Amino acid sequence: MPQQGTAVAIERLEVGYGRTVVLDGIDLAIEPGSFVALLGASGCGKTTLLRSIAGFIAPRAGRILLGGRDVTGTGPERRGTAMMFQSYALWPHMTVARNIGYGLKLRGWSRADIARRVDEILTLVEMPGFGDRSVTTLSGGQRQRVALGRALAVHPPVLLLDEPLSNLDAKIRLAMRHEIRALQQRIGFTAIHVTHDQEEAMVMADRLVILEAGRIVQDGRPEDVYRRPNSPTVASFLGADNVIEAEARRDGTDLVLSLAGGIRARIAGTPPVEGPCLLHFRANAVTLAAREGRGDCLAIPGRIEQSSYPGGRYRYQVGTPVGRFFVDDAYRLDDGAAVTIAIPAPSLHVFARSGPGVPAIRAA
Ligand SMILES: Nc1ncnc2c1ncn2[C@@H]1O[C@H](COP(=O)(O)OP(=O)(O)OP(=O)(O)O)[C@@H](O)[C@H]1O
Repeated sequence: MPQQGTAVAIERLEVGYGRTVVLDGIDLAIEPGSFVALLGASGCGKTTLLRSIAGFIAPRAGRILLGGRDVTGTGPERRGTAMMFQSYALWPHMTVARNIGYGLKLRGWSRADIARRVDEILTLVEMPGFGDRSVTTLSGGQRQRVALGRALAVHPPVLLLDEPLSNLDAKIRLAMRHEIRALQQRIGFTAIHVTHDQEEAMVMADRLVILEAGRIVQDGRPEDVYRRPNSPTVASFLGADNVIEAEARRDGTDLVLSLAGGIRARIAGTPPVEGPCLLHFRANAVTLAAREGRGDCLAIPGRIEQSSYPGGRYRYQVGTPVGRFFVDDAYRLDDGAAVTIAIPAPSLHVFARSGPGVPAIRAA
């Protein structure tokens, strides 16, 4: 049964096309007023889940409840959700005002009420005075604001966002993230946002739901998921894609790591992993300042093979006895320079390694 006050409840949802299973038993309960981002690799089923909630796709099994009401067999127009798309999906032959008022007209609102609401919405999306403009004369950012206004005009309890920012240029995109988030917090609707962009998900959402091959593999506050990914796949997806193979041994509360080339480290406070393991870390979570002997840190000697300057910090490719890694650092270093990659223990994500030919992992 859905909890009292759950805005969206998805229960054992299964969706497939032909023989392909796309969503494989999704369970998800979303509190009213929360902003949830659905993240995952291409093809994992994010859009399918969003479109199932909207009512554009019929599930094979399971239920979808909106505000406690079972809408599994209800058409999209009667679900009370609104959707915003990457492609704007505005009517090109209509003015801004008619686009925004379209849903209200379908709902039988009077002309005067529509005009009042359209004015309110134009103020809300910071486009007062644009009502009579043709949408074809607007910039991409303005079109997306009109699309947002049209979605919000009908006071949807749930707004579904299908990568609405990915067609916008970088600057507008950053501004729109904050505008949508601020409006969501002010008005208090529930938002579910599909995006490929991890940073966009982190800054907009108060909950990340990570999908992999049609299943939810991690669900939590953005900061928690980012800092404590629960699998190598989630770690890599969230940017911790430098990977080292190691052997772990517990010694009291410490973890003793042995890497190829005789590299060893003793670190505290990591998960209870023992045996063959994978160490994941982010390029921006380390330094190139050698601090050998410092306690809680894995130090790997290497040499700079390539460098670039994407802005802010330098990005180095460093060759080491245990692999080649990308590392960011504030200082300019020459190609060929000998360095030590220092990875602080809290930035090291340690996972038991599983797979054919790998001995069983003993987890405490
Ligand atoms: N109409 C369809 N017929 C057959 N297969 C489909 C159909 N729509 C989607 N799929 C398949 O379902 C899987 C999930 O697609 P979906 O669009 O939900 O993924 P996604 O996570 O949103 O991917 P992306 O990030 O690339 O947009 C994919 O393998 C896709 O090829």
